[in-house]
Formats: sequence, C-alpha cells, structure tokens
Amino acid sequence: MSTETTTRPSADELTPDAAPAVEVRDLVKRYGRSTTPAVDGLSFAVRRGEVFGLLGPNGAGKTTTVGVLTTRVTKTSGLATVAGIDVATNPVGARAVLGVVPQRPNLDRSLDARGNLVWHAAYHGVPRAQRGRLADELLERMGLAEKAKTNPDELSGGQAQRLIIARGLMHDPQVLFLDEPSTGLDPQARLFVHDRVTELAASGVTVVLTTHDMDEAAKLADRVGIVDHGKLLALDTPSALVAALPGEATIDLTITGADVDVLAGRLGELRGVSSVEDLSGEAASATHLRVGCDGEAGAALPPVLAAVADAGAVVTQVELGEPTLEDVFIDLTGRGLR
Ligand SMILES: Nc1ncnc2c1ncn2[C@@H]1O[C@H](COP(=O)(O)OP(=O)(O)OP(=O)(O)O)[C@@H](O)[C@H]1O
Repeated sequence: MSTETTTRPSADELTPDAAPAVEVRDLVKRYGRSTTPAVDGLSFAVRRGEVFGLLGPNGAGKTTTVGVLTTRVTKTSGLATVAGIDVATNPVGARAVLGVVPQRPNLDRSLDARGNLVWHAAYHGVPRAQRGRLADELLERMGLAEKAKTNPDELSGGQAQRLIIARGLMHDPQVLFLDEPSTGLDPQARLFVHDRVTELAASGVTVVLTTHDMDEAAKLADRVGIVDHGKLLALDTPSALVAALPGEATIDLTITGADVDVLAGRLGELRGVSSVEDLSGEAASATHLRVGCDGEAGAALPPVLAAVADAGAVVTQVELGEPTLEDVFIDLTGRGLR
C-alpha cells in the first residue's frame, strides 16, 4: 500500500518570504463547553499583497478566525500562520508582522490621539527617533492632523476608527487585519477608508478584512472566502463567485399595447434570452415581462427592445437585474436571521 505524499510544502516548512501572507489549515476553535465549534475545520490561504475578504453571517466565525490569527484567541486545533510564522508557537513574532483594526474601538483614553500611536510604536519596538515622525505621517494620511492632541473620547466614531487604522500601521505590518472597518462610518469616511485600503494593498501590505457589506467586499477584495457555521463555503474572486451563481441576469419590462403571447414567443427566440415570464397581475393595466438572459442583461437589451418595438408595443419601464455578491451570499448562507 502506498503512503500518501504531498508535493506542496506546508507553511511551517517554507521560508517566511515564500509562505502565504496568511494560512489557516483545518483550524478549529471551540469556546469553553460549547458543543458546536465557532470555527470548524477552516482552511484557506491569502496571497501576499492581496486584499482578502472574509464574509459570513453573524456568528459565522469570522472574528474568531481573525482572533486566532492575531493571537487574541487560542485555537483548539489546526494551524494558523501569518507571513509564515505560526501564531500559536510564536505569538510575539506574529504580532511583529501583523496589524489589527478590531471591531470594537480599544483606544487608550489616558493618551491623546498622537500618544496612542507613539505608545503603540514603542510597544512594538519602533526606534524612539522614528515614532513621532511616523505618528505625524499617519495622522496626516488618515485626515487626523488636526486631532493629534485630542483625547479619543472626543473623537467621532469615524475619526476613532481612522485613528485605530493608523495605530495598526505604526509598526509597518506585512499583514493588516480589519474587522468590519466601515461599520458605523458615514459615506465620506467609508470612501476614505476604502481608498486607504486600496493604497495599502498597492504598497504591498496584505489586507484581510471581514465585512457584512457586500458592496465593500466586491469593490475592495481581490478574493473573498464565504464562511458559515465555522466552515468555508466558497472562495474565489467576487466576479467568479457571481458568474458561478445558479440564476441569471434579468430584464424586467413594463409595456403597453402588445399581444403578450406573440411578443413573449418572439422574445423567447432571441439569442441570449433563456426565459420569458409574464408577471402581470390580473388587474394590471400594463404588461410586466421578466426576460431571463444567458449572459449580461446589458448585452441582451438592444435585441429585446427592438423586438418589443417590432411588435408595436411601447416600453414604459425597464429594469436590469444583475446578480451580485449579495445574491451569492444569500444563496450560500440562506435568508434566516442569526
Ligand atoms: N468569547 C466567546 N465565548 C464563547 N462563545 C463565543 C465567544 N466569541 C464568540 N463566540 C461564539 O462563536 C461563534 C462565532 O462568533 P464570531 O464572533 O467569531 O462570529 P462572526 O462571524 O465574527 O460574527 P459577527 O458577524 O456577528 O461579528 C458564535 O456562535 C459566538 O456566539
């Protein structure tokens, strides 16, 4: 009987430079006497320089996974590495290469904004001569230069969040973990944080973010992993996940003046059209047709509109329905509230 061999070296055998930015393998976390594990055999790897989104409903195990990776939570079993460093056997080494922006603000209220940054740098062994300069640079980058001497209690939620991101960057981490970075932010602050994330990734920092915001994930993440009940359900680029979704793009048409059966028949024969449904209510004065498309709704739209015009009908409303990452999320994790 042959023994099974693996050709791929494990992260702990790789030199730190060649290892993935983050790897979890068969990770399990069981809290206390809980019968169901919060993380249940999770495996995934994040490439260097990637923005990786970890998505999942409430209680899916995202924060726990990030907690293990950032050395705040002790794993039950499995492997978790950051930049090739095993976080369980070398937590100090791991903390030197990672930055954390936690879900709940945890600024030191006995220090002002700049003091929080400088103290964090000192904790991480950044030379004294560099701390002040770095703090000023990051306050500037995060739009907080005016708030250097402000106590965290007097910052708005969005300003505090930006300060926490600055703090996470003070020791020049290779991997930055952002747990729901834009929850509670106004649209400007959210955009600002998004721009900083994109900038960080461009400068070579790997970013792992958890979010409930599907638009944020689709916009920022190179790849996303969808987890539920502590298990990985899917992992791919947002566009590949959407493309693999069973379901289709749709064109909803509201029209008047057509023989619906004839029109539906003609539409059904068009290339790119996979289905035609009559959704008109019995008492409706206009006809509502839903046209299912093989590819993108935008590509099927011109021939559909031409066929409607040929049938002598008038279109009063058109709506394109493209599947989104949110549809993928709901498809995989269901509609039930946790
Ligand atoms: N300190 C803890 N002690 C016991 N159980 C915990 C603890 N922290 C989390 N859990 C449980 O572990 C499971 C996963 O929680 P976790 O916070 O990792 O989920 P999440 O995906 O981050 O959720 P959310 O999106 O709501 O932040 C949940 O069932 C939660 O109740």
